[in-house]
Amino acid sequence: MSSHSGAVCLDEARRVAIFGGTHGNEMSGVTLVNLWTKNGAEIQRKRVESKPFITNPKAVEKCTRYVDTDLNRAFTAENLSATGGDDLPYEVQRAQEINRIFGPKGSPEAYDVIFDLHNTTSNMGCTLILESSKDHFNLQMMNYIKKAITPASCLVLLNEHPLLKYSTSRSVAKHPIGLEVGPQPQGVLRSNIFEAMRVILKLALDFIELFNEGMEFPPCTVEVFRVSERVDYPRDANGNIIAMVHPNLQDCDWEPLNPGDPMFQTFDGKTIHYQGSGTVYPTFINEAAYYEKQQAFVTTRRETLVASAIRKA
Ligand SMILES: CC(=O)N[C@@H](CC(=O)O)C(=O)O
Ligand SMILES: [Zn+2]
Repeated sequence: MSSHSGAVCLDEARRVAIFGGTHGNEMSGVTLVNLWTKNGAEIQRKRVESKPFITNPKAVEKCTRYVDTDLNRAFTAENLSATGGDDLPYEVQRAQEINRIFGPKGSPEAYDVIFDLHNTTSNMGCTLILESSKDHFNLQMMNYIKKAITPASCLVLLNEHPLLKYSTSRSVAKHPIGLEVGPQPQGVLRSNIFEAMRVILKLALDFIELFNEGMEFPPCTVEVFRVSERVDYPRDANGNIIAMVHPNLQDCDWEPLNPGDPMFQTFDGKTIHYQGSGTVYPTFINEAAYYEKQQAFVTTRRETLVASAIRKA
Protein backbone atom coordinates (compact mmCIF):
# COMPACT_ATOMS: atom_id res chain seq x y z
CA MET A 1 0.00 0.00 0.00
CA SER A 2 1.28 3.50 -0.83
CA SER A 3 0.19 6.84 0.62
CA HIS A 4 -0.14 10.04 -1.47
CA SER A 5 3.42 10.92 -0.41
CA GLY A 6 4.75 7.67 -1.87
CA ALA A 7 5.55 6.15 1.50
CA VAL A 8 4.83 2.48 2.11
CA CYS A 9 2.09 2.23 4.73
CA LEU A 10 2.70 -0.39 7.40
CA ASP A 11 0.80 -1.58 10.45
CA GLU A 12 1.59 -0.04 13.78
CA ALA A 13 4.24 -2.06 15.67
CA ARG A 14 2.48 -2.40 19.00
CA ARG A 15 3.61 -5.76 20.28
CA VAL A 16 7.34 -5.86 20.87
CA ALA A 17 9.25 -8.60 22.69
CA ILE A 18 12.79 -8.43 24.00
CA PHE A 19 14.38 -11.87 24.25
CA GLY A 20 17.35 -12.62 26.49
CA GLY A 21 18.92 -15.97 27.30
CA THR A 22 18.33 -17.59 23.93
CA HIS A 23 21.88 -18.66 24.77
CA GLY A 24 22.10 -19.07 28.53
CA ASN A 25 25.75 -18.00 28.82
CA GLU A 26 25.43 -14.66 27.00
CA MET A 27 25.14 -12.48 30.05
CA SER A 28 24.25 -8.98 28.82
CA GLY A 29 20.91 -10.03 27.38
CA VAL A 30 20.11 -12.29 30.34
CA THR A 31 20.88 -9.50 32.80
CA LEU A 32 19.03 -6.75 30.91
CA VAL A 33 15.92 -8.89 30.46
CA ASN A 34 15.93 -9.86 34.16
CA LEU A 35 16.37 -6.18 35.07
CA TRP A 36 13.51 -5.07 32.82
CA THR A 37 11.27 -7.86 34.09
CA LYS A 38 11.66 -6.40 37.60
CA ASN A 39 11.25 -2.81 36.43
CA GLY A 40 10.09 -2.07 32.90
CA ALA A 41 10.14 1.74 33.08
CA GLU A 42 13.16 1.94 30.78
CA ILE A 43 11.55 -0.06 27.99
CA GLN A 44 8.10 1.51 28.19
CA ARG A 45 7.05 3.74 25.31
CA LYS A 46 3.73 5.32 24.35
CA ARG A 47 1.74 3.06 22.02
CA VAL A 48 4.17 0.15 22.51
CA GLU A 49 3.72 -2.97 24.63
CA SER A 50 7.23 -4.19 25.42
CA LYS A 51 7.59 -7.69 26.82
CA PRO A 52 10.96 -8.81 28.23
CA PHE A 53 11.29 -12.59 28.11
CA ILE A 54 13.91 -15.22 29.03
CA THR A 55 13.70 -17.73 26.21
CA ASN A 56 15.86 -20.58 27.58
CA PRO A 57 15.56 -20.53 31.41
CA LYS A 58 17.18 -23.98 31.88
CA ALA A 59 20.27 -22.91 29.93
CA VAL A 60 20.39 -19.63 31.89
CA GLU A 61 20.19 -21.62 35.14
CA LYS A 62 23.16 -23.76 34.06
CA CYS A 63 24.94 -20.83 32.39
CA THR A 64 25.40 -22.85 29.24
CA ARG A 65 24.54 -22.12 25.59
CA TYR A 66 21.83 -24.80 25.53
CA VAL A 67 20.71 -27.96 27.30
CA ASP A 68 19.80 -30.40 24.48
CA THR A 69 20.09 -28.45 21.23
CA ASP A 70 20.68 -24.85 20.10
CA LEU A 71 17.41 -22.94 20.63
CA ASN A 72 18.45 -20.40 17.98
CA ARG A 73 18.37 -23.15 15.33
CA ALA A 74 15.19 -24.82 16.59
CA PHE A 75 12.40 -22.79 14.96
CA THR A 76 12.00 -24.98 11.89
CA ALA A 77 8.56 -25.95 10.55
CA GLU A 78 9.34 -29.59 11.46
CA ASN A 79 10.19 -28.76 15.08
CA LEU A 80 7.27 -26.38 15.54
CA SER A 81 4.81 -29.04 14.39
CA ALA A 82 6.54 -32.04 16.02
CA THR A 83 4.52 -34.29 18.30
CA GLY A 84 6.04 -36.08 21.28
CA GLY A 85 5.51 -33.58 24.09
CA ASP A 86 7.83 -34.20 27.03
CA ASP A 87 9.92 -36.66 25.00
CA LEU A 88 11.07 -33.90 22.62
CA PRO A 89 14.44 -32.20 23.29
CA TYR A 90 13.99 -29.40 25.84
CA GLU A 91 14.69 -26.59 23.35
CA VAL A 92 12.21 -28.03 20.83
CA GLN A 93 9.52 -27.98 23.52
CA ARG A 94 10.57 -24.45 24.38
CA ALA A 95 10.46 -23.39 20.71
CA GLN A 96 6.89 -24.65 20.52
CA GLU A 97 5.93 -22.68 23.65
CA ILE A 98 7.60 -19.52 22.35
CA ASN A 99 5.86 -19.98 19.02
CA ARG A 100 2.52 -20.24 20.83
CA ILE A 101 3.14 -17.10 22.89
CA PHE A 102 4.82 -14.85 20.30
CA GLY A 103 3.75 -16.40 16.98
CA PRO A 104 2.57 -18.44 15.34
CA LYS A 105 5.50 -17.85 13.00
CA GLY A 106 4.32 -16.41 9.69
CA SER A 107 0.79 -15.64 10.91
CA PRO A 108 -1.00 -12.28 11.30
CA GLU A 109 -1.25 -12.94 15.07
CA ALA A 110 2.53 -13.00 15.49
CA TYR A 111 4.34 -10.31 17.48
CA ASP A 112 5.31 -7.28 15.43
CA VAL A 113 8.92 -7.03 16.56
CA ILE A 114 11.28 -9.32 18.46
CA PHE A 115 14.70 -8.15 19.58
CA ASP A 116 16.91 -11.10 20.48
CA LEU A 117 19.89 -10.13 22.64
CA HIS A 118 23.17 -11.99 22.11
CA ASN A 119 26.81 -11.65 23.02
CA THR A 120 29.77 -12.85 21.04
CA THR A 121 33.35 -13.60 22.04
CA SER A 122 34.36 -11.97 18.72
CA ASN A 123 35.45 -8.35 18.49
CA MET A 124 32.37 -7.32 16.51
CA GLY A 125 31.27 -4.28 18.48
CA CYS A 126 27.55 -3.53 18.12
CA THR A 127 25.96 -5.57 15.36
CA LEU A 128 22.32 -5.70 14.32
CA ILE A 129 21.38 -8.90 12.49
CA LEU A 130 18.69 -8.88 9.80
CA GLU A 131 17.14 -11.83 8.00
CA SER A 132 15.63 -9.97 5.03
CA SER A 133 16.79 -7.20 2.69
CA LYS A 134 13.15 -6.42 1.88
CA ASP A 135 11.94 -5.52 5.37
CA HIS A 136 11.67 -1.74 4.99
CA PHE A 137 10.54 -1.25 8.57
CA ASN A 138 13.71 -2.94 9.85
CA LEU A 139 15.92 -1.13 7.34
CA GLN A 140 14.49 2.22 8.44
CA MET A 141 15.11 1.22 12.06
CA MET A 142 18.74 0.36 11.22
CA ASN A 143 19.18 3.75 9.58
CA TYR A 144 17.66 5.51 12.60
CA ILE A 145 19.92 3.67 15.07
CA LYS A 146 23.08 4.16 13.00
CA LYS A 147 22.45 7.92 12.72
CA ALA A 148 21.45 8.37 16.35
CA ILE A 149 24.42 6.47 17.72
CA THR A 150 27.06 8.47 15.79
CA PRO A 151 29.97 8.96 16.51
CA ALA A 152 29.80 5.42 17.91
CA SER A 153 29.06 2.81 15.29
CA CYS A 154 26.72 -0.06 14.82
CA LEU A 155 27.01 -2.40 11.85
CA VAL A 156 24.32 -4.45 10.13
CA LEU A 157 24.85 -8.12 9.31
CA LEU A 158 22.38 -9.48 6.77
CA ASN A 159 21.88 -13.24 6.70
CA GLU A 160 19.76 -14.21 3.72
CA HIS A 161 22.08 -17.00 2.66
CA PRO A 162 20.07 -20.02 1.40
CA LEU A 163 22.35 -22.53 3.18
CA LEU A 164 23.81 -20.52 6.07
CA LYS A 165 20.54 -18.99 7.25
CA TYR A 166 19.05 -20.68 10.33
CA SER A 167 15.71 -20.75 12.16
CA THR A 168 16.08 -18.23 14.97
CA SER A 169 13.95 -17.56 18.05
CA ARG A 170 13.21 -14.07 16.74
CA SER A 171 11.98 -15.49 13.43
CA VAL A 172 8.49 -15.97 14.91
CA ALA A 173 7.99 -12.15 14.72
CA LYS A 174 6.98 -10.14 11.68
CA HIS A 175 10.12 -8.04 12.10
CA PRO A 176 12.96 -10.12 13.59
CA ILE A 177 16.07 -8.31 14.83
CA GLY A 178 19.16 -9.87 16.38
CA LEU A 179 21.44 -7.72 18.47
CA GLU A 180 24.94 -9.11 18.86
CA VAL A 181 27.46 -7.23 21.01
CA GLY A 182 31.04 -8.19 21.73
CA PRO A 183 33.67 -8.99 22.68
CA GLN A 184 32.41 -10.57 25.89
CA PRO A 185 33.46 -14.00 27.17
CA GLN A 186 30.74 -16.59 27.81
CA GLY A 187 29.38 -16.38 31.36
CA VAL A 188 30.93 -12.94 31.88
CA LEU A 189 29.42 -9.45 32.15
CA ARG A 190 31.42 -6.49 30.87
CA SER A 191 29.99 -3.08 31.69
CA ASN A 192 30.93 -1.53 28.32
CA ILE A 193 29.20 -4.32 26.39
CA PHE A 194 26.16 -4.27 28.67
CA GLU A 195 25.77 -0.49 28.30
CA ALA A 196 26.23 -0.60 24.51
CA MET A 197 23.43 -3.15 24.25
CA ARG A 198 21.20 -1.06 26.46
CA VAL A 199 21.73 2.08 24.33
CA ILE A 200 20.88 0.26 21.07
CA LEU A 201 17.68 -1.10 22.55
CA LYS A 202 16.66 2.32 23.81
CA LEU A 203 17.13 3.80 20.31
CA ALA A 204 15.25 0.93 18.69
CA LEU A 205 12.27 1.50 20.99
CA ASP A 206 12.44 5.26 20.34
CA PHE A 207 12.18 4.52 16.62
CA ILE A 208 9.13 2.30 17.11
CA GLU A 209 7.46 4.96 19.23
CA LEU A 210 8.04 7.64 16.57
CA PHE A 211 6.73 5.31 13.87
CA ASN A 212 3.61 4.47 15.90
CA GLU A 213 2.99 8.17 16.54
CA GLY A 214 2.75 8.67 12.76
CA MET A 215 6.15 10.05 11.81
CA GLU A 216 7.04 9.49 8.16
CA PHE A 217 10.55 8.22 7.47
CA PRO A 218 11.90 9.32 4.06
CA PRO A 219 13.72 6.93 1.72
CA CYS A 220 17.28 6.14 2.81
CA THR A 221 20.17 3.84 2.13
CA VAL A 222 21.68 1.40 4.64
CA GLU A 223 25.12 -0.19 4.45
CA VAL A 224 24.94 -3.89 5.27
CA PHE A 225 27.38 -6.79 5.36
CA ARG A 226 25.82 -9.76 3.61
CA VAL A 227 26.77 -13.27 4.81
CA SER A 228 28.70 -14.90 2.02
CA GLU A 229 30.54 -18.04 3.17
CA ARG A 230 31.50 -20.03 6.24
CA VAL A 231 35.18 -20.74 6.79
CA ASP A 232 36.13 -23.67 9.06
CA TYR A 233 39.39 -24.24 10.91
CA PRO A 234 41.82 -26.57 9.18
CA ARG A 235 41.27 -30.02 10.77
CA ASP A 236 42.91 -33.44 10.76
CA ALA A 237 41.20 -36.67 9.71
CA ASN A 238 39.69 -37.02 13.20
CA GLY A 239 38.10 -33.59 13.02
CA ASN A 240 40.52 -31.97 15.48
CA ILE A 241 41.64 -28.47 14.59
CA ILE A 242 45.25 -28.14 13.45
CA ALA A 243 45.49 -24.34 13.29
CA MET A 244 44.30 -21.19 15.04
CA VAL A 245 43.06 -17.87 13.74
CA HIS A 246 46.16 -15.97 12.61
CA PRO A 247 47.20 -13.07 14.88
CA ASN A 248 46.79 -10.66 11.93
CA LEU A 249 43.14 -11.70 11.62
CA GLN A 250 42.26 -12.14 15.32
CA ASP A 251 40.02 -9.27 16.57
CA CYS A 252 39.87 -7.76 13.06
CA ASP A 253 36.16 -8.34 12.52
CA TRP A 254 34.75 -6.17 9.69
CA GLU A 255 38.21 -5.28 8.35
CA PRO A 256 38.93 -6.20 4.72
CA LEU A 257 40.53 -9.60 4.12
CA ASN A 258 42.19 -9.89 0.72
CA PRO A 259 43.32 -12.95 -1.24
CA GLY A 260 46.77 -13.90 0.05
CA ASP A 261 46.27 -12.35 3.52
CA PRO A 262 47.19 -14.52 6.55
CA MET A 263 44.15 -16.39 7.90
CA PHE A 264 45.32 -19.30 10.11
CA GLN A 265 48.48 -20.24 11.96
CA THR A 266 49.29 -23.92 12.47
CA PHE A 267 50.58 -25.18 15.82
CA ASP A 268 54.05 -25.45 14.27
CA GLY A 269 53.96 -21.85 13.11
CA LYS A 270 53.01 -22.11 9.43
CA THR A 271 50.74 -19.44 7.97
CA ILE A 272 47.70 -20.36 5.89
CA HIS A 273 46.53 -17.61 3.54
CA TYR A 274 43.08 -16.63 2.39
CA GLN A 275 42.45 -17.99 -1.11
CA GLY A 276 39.21 -16.25 -2.06
CA SER A 277 38.63 -14.35 -5.29
CA GLY A 278 38.23 -10.85 -3.89
CA THR A 279 37.99 -8.68 -0.79
CA VAL A 280 35.69 -9.92 1.95
CA TYR A 281 34.81 -8.63 5.41
CA PRO A 282 35.15 -11.42 7.99
CA THR A 283 33.09 -11.40 11.15
CA PHE A 284 32.34 -13.75 14.07
CA ILE A 285 36.10 -14.35 14.04
CA ASN A 286 36.98 -17.05 16.59
CA GLU A 287 33.53 -17.08 18.20
CA ALA A 288 33.69 -19.67 21.02
CA ALA A 289 30.27 -21.16 20.29
CA TYR A 290 31.15 -21.84 16.66
CA TYR A 291 33.93 -24.43 17.18
CA GLU A 292 31.16 -27.05 17.36
CA LYS A 293 29.57 -25.58 14.24
CA GLN A 294 32.80 -25.96 12.22
CA GLN A 295 33.12 -22.24 11.73
CA ALA A 296 36.23 -20.12 12.37
CA PHE A 297 34.62 -17.03 10.86
CA VAL A 298 32.07 -16.00 8.30
CA THR A 299 32.91 -13.84 5.30
CA THR A 300 30.61 -11.02 4.24
CA ARG A 301 30.40 -8.60 1.35
CA ARG A 302 29.53 -4.95 1.70
CA GLU A 303 26.36 -3.76 0.07
CA THR A 304 24.15 -0.68 0.12
CA LEU A 305 20.43 -1.34 0.43
CA VAL A 306 17.68 1.14 -0.34
CA ALA A 307 14.82 1.51 2.11
CA SER A 308 11.52 2.93 0.93
CA ALA A 309 9.82 5.74 2.79
CA ILE A 310 7.49 4.30 5.43
CA ARG A 311 4.72 5.52 7.63
CA LYS A 312 1.95 4.07 9.72
CA ALA A 313 -1.15 3.01 7.81
C1 LIG B 1 27.38 -16.18 19.06
C2 LIG B 1 25.93 -16.38 18.74
O1 LIG B 1 25.23 -17.03 19.48
N1 LIG B 1 25.46 -15.82 17.63
C3 LIG B 1 24.08 -15.96 17.20
C4 LIG B 1 23.83 -15.08 16.02
C5 LIG B 1 22.38 -14.87 15.74
O2 LIG B 1 21.62 -14.60 16.68
O3 LIG B 1 21.97 -14.95 14.57
C6 LIG B 1 23.79 -17.41 16.88
O4 LIG B 1 24.66 -18.12 16.36
O5 LIG B 1 22.67 -17.87 17.12
ZN1 LIG C 1 23.90 -16.09 21.08
